[in-house]
Amino acid sequence: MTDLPILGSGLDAAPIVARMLSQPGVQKVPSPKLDLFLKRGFLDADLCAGLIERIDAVRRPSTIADPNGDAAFRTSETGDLFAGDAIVQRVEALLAAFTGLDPAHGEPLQGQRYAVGQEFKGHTDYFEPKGVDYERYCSVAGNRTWTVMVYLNEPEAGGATRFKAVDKIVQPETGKLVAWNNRRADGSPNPATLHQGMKVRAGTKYVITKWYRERPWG
Ligand SMILES: O=C(O)CCC(=O)C(=O)O
Ligand SMILES: [Fe+2]
Repeated sequence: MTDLPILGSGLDAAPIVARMLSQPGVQKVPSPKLDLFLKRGFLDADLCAGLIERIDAVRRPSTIADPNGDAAFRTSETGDLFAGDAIVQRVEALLAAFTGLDPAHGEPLQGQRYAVGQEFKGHTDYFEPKGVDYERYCSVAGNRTWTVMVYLNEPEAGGATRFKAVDKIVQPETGKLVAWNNRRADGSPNPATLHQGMKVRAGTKYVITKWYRERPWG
């Protein structure tokens, strides 16, 4: 699978969608409003455990763009993963092969960790073009296009990802991938991508997140 060619930046969604649908076990969530894909067992348990270890080594409080006055909006921790790490490179190669998305357009891979009671309330991953932080976050690479996320473990309770606009709740499962296009067919940001990381009720939740941009990252 790792020999598959890169297909582009994702601005043209069609080849990316076709690549994902060509992979075994991929499920498209049926909705006219949103291109949302699931693949169970995308990463094996060893890779997931290695990533968790690396996230724990560097985690810090998560941040948000366009703060909205709610200090409890995103209460998780974030770990920036070192691009030179062999495990991180392996995961990057698997993501590129699976999606066809050009790694040059990807932000560095991040991990997120949620302890009991932590959450990320309803949001979209794209930056509001009229928001105060747009220039700061998007002047070089442009807005976010695709999001790819992988659950690294299964908390004992809670921690699902909810897509309210399409009435879909994705349960965390070790190695399960979730991917979606943050844009509509006309290229505008898609509000139907609204999603939340629901509160963890028991145990700890870990995910990795990979965001892609309109232009190369750097
Ligand atoms: O943890 C989740 O389920 C969602 C995470 C998320 O939406 C994000 O990091 O942007
Ligand atoms: Fe998100």
